[in-house]
Amino acid sequence: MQDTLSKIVAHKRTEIAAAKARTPLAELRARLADAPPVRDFVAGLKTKNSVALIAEVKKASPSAGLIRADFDPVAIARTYEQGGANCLSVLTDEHFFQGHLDFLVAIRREVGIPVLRKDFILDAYQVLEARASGADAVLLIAECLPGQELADLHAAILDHGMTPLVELYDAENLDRVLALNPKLVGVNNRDLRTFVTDIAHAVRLHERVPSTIPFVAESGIRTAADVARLRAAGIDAMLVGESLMRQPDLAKAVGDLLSQ
Ligand SMILES: O=P(O)(O)OC[C@@H](O)[C@@H](O)c1c[nH]c2ccccc12
Repeated sequence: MQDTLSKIVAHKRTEIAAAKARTPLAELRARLADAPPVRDFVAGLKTKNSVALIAEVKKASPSAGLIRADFDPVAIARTYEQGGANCLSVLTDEHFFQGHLDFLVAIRREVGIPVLRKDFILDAYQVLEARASGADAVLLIAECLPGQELADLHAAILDHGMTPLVELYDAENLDRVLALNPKLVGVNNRDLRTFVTDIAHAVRLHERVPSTIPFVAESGIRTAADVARLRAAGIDAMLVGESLMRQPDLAKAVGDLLSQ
């Protein structure tokens, strides 16, 4: 049976082809001039909070289904910012996560903190889309980008002045990721093939990442006790979506998580 990640990637390739047909590259390039200037995502992580928070705007996911029915992306983003989040992550995948690039555009306009485009990036066209939509950072998933593709997209993101967040799950991808001399590394606690999350996964791999590289623990982080564990391990930042989005009182949820 085909695993979820390969299914998402296959679907994404059809979406990219459709987007290119709808908005030719030259047209997309022309839109770059109107994009807001890039904010420094890594600098955003260095202020406040013992473990910096990248708060994720996420309506649904393949593992959880619908997470939050009452979903106003801009209101959620504002609440995250007011609650003390360092940076935001916005899901832009429509088919599997019920996200949208328009959410990114609207949020980036309405908040003062840096914003990451969270999607399955396979093509430099999507990097341009991200910048044209106001993204300050772009996620790259090592498991989706074999061989030279990872390095090429990493360079494309840097060329546009944005920060690549290079994510891996498989330990075997670590050397390939570190060879990029990355500005920001993330370890996903969720195996995108099985959906199982385990915070110990990021804690273990963190030990193999030089302390000069800011490190983000991603997924499955729910409680202040989880945050204390990350802090004790010396982890710089966390990416949290589902556990926040499930709380009716978002401002309180952010405060509770950051009370550590
Ligand atoms: O909702 P969670 O378990 O707090 O996880 C957030 C984030 O880490 C997760 O959405 C994520 C991490 N890497 C991804 C890659 C694609 C889609 C989603 C993700």
